[in-house]
This record gives sequence, C-alpha cells and structure tokens, in this order.
Amino acid sequence: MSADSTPTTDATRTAGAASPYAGFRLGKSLVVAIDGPSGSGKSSVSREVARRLRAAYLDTGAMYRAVTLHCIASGIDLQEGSAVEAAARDIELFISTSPDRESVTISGDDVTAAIREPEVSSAVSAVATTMGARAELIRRQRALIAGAGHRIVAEGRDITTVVAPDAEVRILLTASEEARLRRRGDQLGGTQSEVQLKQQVIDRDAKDSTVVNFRQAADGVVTLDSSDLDFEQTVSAVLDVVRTVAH
Ligand SMILES: Nc1ncnc2c1ncn2[C@@H]1O[C@H](COP(=O)(O)OP(=O)(O)OP(=O)(O)O)[C@@H](O)[C@H]1O
Ligand SMILES: Nc1ccn([C@H]2C[C@H](O)[C@@H](COP(=O)(O)O)O2)c(=O)n1
Repeated sequence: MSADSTPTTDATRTAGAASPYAGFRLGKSLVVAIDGPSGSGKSSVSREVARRLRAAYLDTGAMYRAVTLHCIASGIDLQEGSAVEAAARDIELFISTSPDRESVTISGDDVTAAIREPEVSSAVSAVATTMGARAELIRRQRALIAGAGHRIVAEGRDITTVVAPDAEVRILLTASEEARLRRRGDQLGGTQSEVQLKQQVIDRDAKDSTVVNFRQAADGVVTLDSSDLDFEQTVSAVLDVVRTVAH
C-alpha cells in the first residue's frame, strides 16, 4: 500500500492576511477528519478544503471500493467473510493523496474509474460490513494519514470515531435525505430513477450503519448541516470550523 501527496511547507509561519490561508498556522500538524452519510458532500467538499489548506486528501471510501472490485474481479464470494478479509490484506493497493490527482491502482492497474461503477457501488457494503476487512483498511488508513506530512483531510464514515479520533478537527457533515437524493441525482445527470437513487443513497447507508455510526456526532465532533448551503458555502463553513478549532 502506498500513496503520493501534495507537498506541504515545513516553515512554521502564519499566512498573510490577503492569503486564503489567513489565520492558519502553516507548518503545524493538522488532521481534519470528516464523516457523513452518502451524498452529504464529504468527498467533493473535503477535496476542495484540502486544496485550500494545501493539505493531502484521503478518500477512504475509495479503498473499500477497491477491495470490492478486487473481489468481484477475482471471483471471491463477497458473502465469505474470511475470503474478503484475506483479499483486504493481500491487495496491492495504491491511492493518491493529492487532492488534485484522483488515482487508485490495484497491482499497478488503474481502477480509478472502475471503482465508481454501479456494480461496485451496490456490492461495497458487503466489504464495509466485514469486520476483518475493516480492521485491515483502518490500519492502512492510519498509516497513510501518518505518512501524509503536515496536514491531511481524511473523509469516510468512521474517521472521526475510529480511524483518527485524535484529529485536531472532527466534523460530521450532514444533509437532509431530500438534499442528498437531489445532489446524487444531479451528479449522475438525471440518469437514475427515484428507486435507483434511493437504493444507492438511503439503502446503502442503512446497511453501512449497522457496523459504524455516521448518523450522529460523537462527543467533540462538530455537526455541520449543509442542507441549505450550496457547495461554496459548505466549503467555507468547514474552513471556519478548522479556523475556530485548530487555530
Ligand atoms: N453543499 C452542497 N450543495 C450542493 N451540492 C453539493 C454540496 N456538497 C456537495 N454537493 C454535490 O453533491 C454531489 C455529491 O457529493 P459527494 O460525492 O461529495 O458526496 P459524498 O458524501 O462523498 O457521497 P458518497 O459517500 O456516496 O460518495 C456532488 O455532485 C457534489 O458536487
Ligand atoms: N471510512 C469508511 C469509508 C467508506 N465506507 C464504506 C461505506 C460505503 O458504502 C463504501 C463506499 O464509500 P463512498 O465512496 O460511497 O464514500 O465504503 C466505510 O464503511 N467506512
């Protein structure tokens, strides 16, 4: 398992007032952990927040998707817990931690687009609910966060609670069911029926939440409801939390 990342400055100084990083201590270690349900905007918002903070970015959902694709492609039965756990241990997985370069490879093969295919989306909960596979991916995620340099934004379902409970900033990004369904529908260009959208967003969350709690904020986690915010307002709201909590 490996990753690349955005280089960060090692100078410890405060950015100038005109800079978008004004108020942030550059060079100080910063882990921003963001969890939330499907369609809440975790990936897109976290990636943009990472760019603005000149931080690395880790999409942990992509790792669950990669293991799922690997199982499907290798003929591994997703209902066989021990086989799925072994696949999570054995997979040669690379994920980019640059917010400007989305790249996932398995044994050197580019699977960046393939892990987003509907077949993977509808099967991924089987990996996410296999506890042995989770333990292995959590181990890898912690290593990626530790190796990312000074600052990283990591997002998923259990980052604030399990992967990085000591993160300087912990946020639960939520949105109403209606907003999440609308956003996912728009993202997929109106190609999905109401029933398909519900399966991809609501039903998947129901399965995933049997093993991890991303519906309610744990102690010390800031809840940010983006239902009535647009994308830019949500990014600004996350940066405000970072400024308040980590300054
Ligand atoms: N505040 C917002 N207002 C409107 N649209 C948003 C907002 N935040 C994100 N979006 C859009 O909603 C869509 C879904 O966002 P995104 O893929 O980041 O969600 P997610 O929480 O990572 O979902 P999943 O966990 O299922 O991958 C994207 O097209 C994104 O640009
Ligand atoms: N930390 C995480 C990240 C993701 N998952 C699961 C839940 C999802 O069904 C799947 C794919 O995530 P997505 O790309 O849709 O964000 O992975 C998890 O259990 N824990």
